[in-house]
Amino acid sequence: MLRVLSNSCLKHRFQTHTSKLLPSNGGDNKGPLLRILNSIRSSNEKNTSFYIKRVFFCSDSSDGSGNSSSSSSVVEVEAEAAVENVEEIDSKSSSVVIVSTNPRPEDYLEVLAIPLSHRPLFPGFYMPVNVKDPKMLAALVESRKRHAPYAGAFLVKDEPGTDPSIGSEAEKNISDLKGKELYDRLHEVGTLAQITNIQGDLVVLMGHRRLRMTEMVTDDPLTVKVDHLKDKQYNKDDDILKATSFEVISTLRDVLKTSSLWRDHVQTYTQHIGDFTYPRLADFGAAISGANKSKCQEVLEELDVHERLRLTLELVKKEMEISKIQEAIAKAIEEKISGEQRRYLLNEQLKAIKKELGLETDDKTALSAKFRERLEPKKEKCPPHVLQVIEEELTKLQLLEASSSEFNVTRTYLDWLTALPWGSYSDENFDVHRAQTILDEDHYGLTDVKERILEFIAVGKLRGTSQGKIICLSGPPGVGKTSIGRSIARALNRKFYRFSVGGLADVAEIKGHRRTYIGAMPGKMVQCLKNVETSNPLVLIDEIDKLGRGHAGDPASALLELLDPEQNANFLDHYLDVPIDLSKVLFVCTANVVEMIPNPLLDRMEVISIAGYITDEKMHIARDYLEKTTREACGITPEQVEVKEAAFLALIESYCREAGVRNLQKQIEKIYRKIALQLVREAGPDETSQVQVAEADEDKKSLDVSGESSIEGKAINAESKESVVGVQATETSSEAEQIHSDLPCDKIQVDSKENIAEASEPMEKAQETDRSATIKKVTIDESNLSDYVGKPVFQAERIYEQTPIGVVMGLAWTAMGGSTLYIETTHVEQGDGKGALHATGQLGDVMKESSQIAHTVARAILLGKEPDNSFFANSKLHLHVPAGATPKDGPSAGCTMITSMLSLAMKKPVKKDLAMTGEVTLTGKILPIGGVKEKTIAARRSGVKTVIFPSANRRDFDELAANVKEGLEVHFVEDYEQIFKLAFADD
Ligand SMILES: Nc1ncnc2c1ncn2[C@@H]1O[C@H](COP(=O)(O)OP(=O)(O)OP(=O)(O)O)[C@@H](O)[C@H]1O
Repeated sequence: MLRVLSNSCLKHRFQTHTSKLLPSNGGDNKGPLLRILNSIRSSNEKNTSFYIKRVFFCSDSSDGSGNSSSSSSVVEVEAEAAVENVEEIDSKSSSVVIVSTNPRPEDYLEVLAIPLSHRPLFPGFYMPVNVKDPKMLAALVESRKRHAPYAGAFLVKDEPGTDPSIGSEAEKNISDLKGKELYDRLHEVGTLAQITNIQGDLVVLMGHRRLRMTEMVTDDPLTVKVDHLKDKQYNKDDDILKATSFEVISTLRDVLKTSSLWRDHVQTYTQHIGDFTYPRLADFGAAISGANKSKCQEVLEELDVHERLRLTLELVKKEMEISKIQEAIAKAIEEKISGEQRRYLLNEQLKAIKKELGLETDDKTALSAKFRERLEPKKEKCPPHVLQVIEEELTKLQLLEASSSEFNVTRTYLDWLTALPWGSYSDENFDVHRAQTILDEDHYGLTDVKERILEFIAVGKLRGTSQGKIICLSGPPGVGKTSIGRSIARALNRKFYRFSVGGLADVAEIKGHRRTYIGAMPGKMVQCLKNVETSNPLVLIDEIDKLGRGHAGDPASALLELLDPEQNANFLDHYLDVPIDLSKVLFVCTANVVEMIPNPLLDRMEVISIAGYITDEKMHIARDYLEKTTREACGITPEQVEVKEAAFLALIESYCREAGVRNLQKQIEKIYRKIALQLVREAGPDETSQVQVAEADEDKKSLDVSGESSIEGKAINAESKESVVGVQATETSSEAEQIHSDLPCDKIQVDSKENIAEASEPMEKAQETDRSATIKKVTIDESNLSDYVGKPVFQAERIYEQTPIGVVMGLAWTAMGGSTLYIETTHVEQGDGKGALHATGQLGDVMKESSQIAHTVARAILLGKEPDNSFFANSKLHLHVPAGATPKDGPSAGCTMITSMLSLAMKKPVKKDLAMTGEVTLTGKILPIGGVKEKTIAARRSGVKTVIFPSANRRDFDELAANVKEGLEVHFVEDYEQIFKLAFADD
């Protein structure tokens, strides 16, 4: 079947062959199909792989329209075969070629069946197939050599029950299939494919026409008998067919707009739209769509052109949807990427601009420069170990990525390290006289505290330096512990920093968190130093007795390290991690109850107790300090108000009996607030609102009189309702108007509106004089005090003018200061051997025990005094301590209880205006008690004349200021006998 021809011969043959098969168009090679053919030929000469890359649409299927013209595919295939032959021959000899005398495709009725795993092959399309079966491959090579390069390509059916999406598995299974088994798995309808190229096991096929397998001929390699299928007849001019095809075309055009994937195919198609028939269009659409293999096979098997087009339309529409989604995804991603890129670009540009303008070097360098600048003035005094840490951290900062979290940690750490006042101290003032003046300026009394501070300053002056000390101010609320702390700082010229440790349970608050924690912060002391900017501040630790008990770590122990002068020279904060010197800090703590302070802490403190104020002291504080500050705070002048002594006294006695003066301060503020309101009310409305009111009034008036005044052009007499302002202006006439203003002090006539401004100055003066004349001074005395502060809250502490039988006044100490209390005893019933004691009044265990002791001692004493008196043996007693709602405890009422029981037993009341306190032993000895000052103050407040204290408390009493002790007859006793004599003396 081969003939050897010369080169020129081949050329001639090729041209003749193509021109014979092509529809005649003048032989000018201008027909679209020929143009493509030529382009392929020329490309092929350069590169044979062209066919694999570019899919060429050239179905040869003779269309069902009965068009008998030679199909382009035949032309193309033959031309291509010829070109290949040329190549083959060229490789051997440039002078000879082999010309094929092959049968036409439709002559192939027995073909090798190549299984296709992914998609069916559509006529006109190329498909590279990996042929794994060596026998099949050999047969294909052989048939190509024999110039019978056609085979059947059949899609493999999915194995029943397998997932069609697992392609590789399916492929593996197919290569194992042989003979009958393979035959059964192949779809009946396939494509006659031309073998265009074989490289290794890669066989490039080009689809030609539809086939149907009829029977198996040989099993290995699988050869089958086939029927060549023809499309059903159709009417080319059918409208529905046309419409469907146009829809397919327009959809393909849309796909082209959005997806570049199939642009080549669509372009090729649209360029040569005239050459394509409906069946080709259907095949083309189905082939380029991404539909799955079964859908594609459906199209391949469909011989009805109309139905095939419809199926294809479905597929391309789906393709369109997919490409839309693809476009949306691409757009979203692109937007995201471009946004980030834009930001990055702008940032970089900004940096570059700043650098160029010398505004800033890069971030890290700027930061380092900032820290170095901050450190520079302190460098001399900064300890070397701290300098070293700062240097290390600065180097680290340069190495870290600016966006990393560690960078931020290092930056914050450096911020703290460089912000601390390393080695900087405020100049202390050791002038004792100045300090005394400052302390007296701020607080009345408190001589103990002031004396202690002055001693401290004196020592500092002699030594030339003051050492950190811990002073603990203890006392009831509102006695001025916190405010004296502030005064001490002022007197010493130290910076003041206050923090409260009430309820503090977290050690980290004092010692800081470790830097490894997120949001770590240094402790209170480091915060204090940063805040005050000196290393020797006065730190007031408030409410140290209310320190919480931590779950992890004990805050008291942490405070110990902070306060202990031995340890705090090298205080180590967890966050800072470098020792800091706190030895120059002066610590002042405040507490209400010293007993509540943890012992190791208390041990290191110098406790100064502030007992509370007596009426006299409160009077001074109220008049000279509280009233003054409150008056200033309310913006009231001394001329406007007078608070009489009697009012203060009533306030202190009936409203504010507690030890401190905070409540007194509140009451004085209340009075002044009320006075302020009263003054403002009396002064009347302010000028702006007066003018507004006046204008409103005038508008109203002018409306009333406008008719008359405009006609007659007469002056309007306007009399101000408000005597203070009394100026009214009207605009009712075009003529000059006269305004008459009536003022109580001065009569001002204004001729025109402009004159109003000029007149306002003397008016203001007049108002001022008027105000001071009209506002009379507010005086507060005992009689009108309740108008300002309400009804008195305290009833007299004294229930009895003269205590009856069985009742004795005792003295008690509370956190709020001292107070007097009564102990009452009465007998419930009498009878032989009925002697017993029942105690009430919310007594604590100690007080209950104390009452039992008192019962025993009283019985013993009575036995000594009146041996025949069997009162205690035969009486059931009830002892009560009012007020019943207040819990009470402690042993100091022991002697009072005995006296009360003896009074009942002997049916004799105790001496008038007597109060006593003291713990009693079973043998009748009197033991010392606490709170002497508070109890003395309480006794005086209750109008007691005689007080009995244990003799062990004499020292405490002697230390009291003379004004506290004034007017009291005090007895110090060691034994109950002495009390007995004092209480039941027959004077
Ligand atoms: N001796 C005093 N002279 C003048 N003012 C005083 C005196 N004592 C207390 N004050 C005033 O009383 C008010 C309350 O005092 P401060 O707050 O210091 O009480 P505190 O003892 O710290 O109370 P707490 O225990 O409740 O904290 C302050 O305004 C203070 O100025």
